[in-house]
Amino acid sequence: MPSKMIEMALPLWKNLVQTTKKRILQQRRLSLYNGADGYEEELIKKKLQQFSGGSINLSKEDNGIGILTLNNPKLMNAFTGTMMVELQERVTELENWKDGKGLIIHGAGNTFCSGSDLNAVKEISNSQDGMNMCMFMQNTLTRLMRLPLISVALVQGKAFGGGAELTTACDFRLMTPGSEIRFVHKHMGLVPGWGGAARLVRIVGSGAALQLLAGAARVDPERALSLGLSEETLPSSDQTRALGEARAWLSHYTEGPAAVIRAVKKVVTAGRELPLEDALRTEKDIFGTVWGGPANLEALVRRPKHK
Ligand SMILES: CC[C@@H](C(=O)O)C(=O)SCCNC(=O)CCNC(=O)[C@H](O)C(C)(C)COP(=O)(O)OP(=O)(O)OC[C@H]1O[C@@H](n2cnc3c(N)ncnc32)[C@H](O)[C@@H]1OP(=O)(O)O
Repeated sequence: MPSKMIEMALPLWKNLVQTTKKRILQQRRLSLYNGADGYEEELIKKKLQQFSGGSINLSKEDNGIGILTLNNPKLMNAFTGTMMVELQERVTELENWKDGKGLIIHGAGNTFCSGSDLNAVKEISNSQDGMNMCMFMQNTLTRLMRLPLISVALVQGKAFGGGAELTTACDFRLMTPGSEIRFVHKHMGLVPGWGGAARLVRIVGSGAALQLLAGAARVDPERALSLGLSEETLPSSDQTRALGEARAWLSHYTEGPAAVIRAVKKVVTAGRELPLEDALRTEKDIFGTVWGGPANLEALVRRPKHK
């Protein structure tokens, strides 16, 4: 390659290496487990790739709302191995979507998700694979929960097992008439392993969580509302209409500049996860990103009355 071209390409190459390094570091920071925990990511990814079927699809809309579709309707949207890997890839994509403000997770075929694909689970029922799969999914769902996007699980049909766990990694749950959330793990001789128990306790309290897990209880929209597990029961059970209603519900919270909405989610994430002093410091840093920013300056000129 002529030296002039090398001279031109070098900064671009350095920039790419730096961006990739930054991205990997960010993913590690947002994840829970790494090699020090005995977690073998490449090993479990290779294993999961052997159990294929279905897909996880993401569409990013101009209004800053992403729609993540669990797509394996033949198996009630059960998670095959490749879907677990694809979920991780989609979360990475969302981490890099700087214009994003909200996210709706729903299932294809008018049902949410029936958990792990039991055909795959049978093949990885040994302890090493089980622990690696558990850490893989906890890392992915923790990163999902920490996205600077306001997230909603739109529960149509059934959210069972790992599907019920996934709903708890969202900020909010909306249910359609006739739908059901059910932590069936006890009947599978299991407890949640994707972080669903820890998150459920924080959403509904330890007593209610114990009842739902120990009773493998059916949670219909009415009970979910009274427990605070669901925000609202949508009027429609039709797939397309329900998605429209979920979009409208979410848009009340995502209206406004992305920088501000994302900052709101970040301060709440800090408050939810960190000890008070650390949360306060984080809040100060995030405040600094919006103070004197375009939305703030424009509001100072406009001087709105909040009647
Ligand atoms: C760590 C594991 C744990 C976790 O991740 O936390 C889990 O998630 S374990 C999985 C927990 N889920 C289940 O045990 C669900 C089992 N399935 C059912 O209870 C029922 O299928 C249903 C979800 C209540 C739906 O019932 P119904 O509406 O009557 O439909 P079908 O039963 O006919 O289902 C259609 C089709 O889908 C297959 N299916 C459903 N769920 C799974 C699944 N999780 N894995 C694999 N396959 C699943 C079901 O077997 C049917 O297929 P066919 O038998 O070929 O018709």
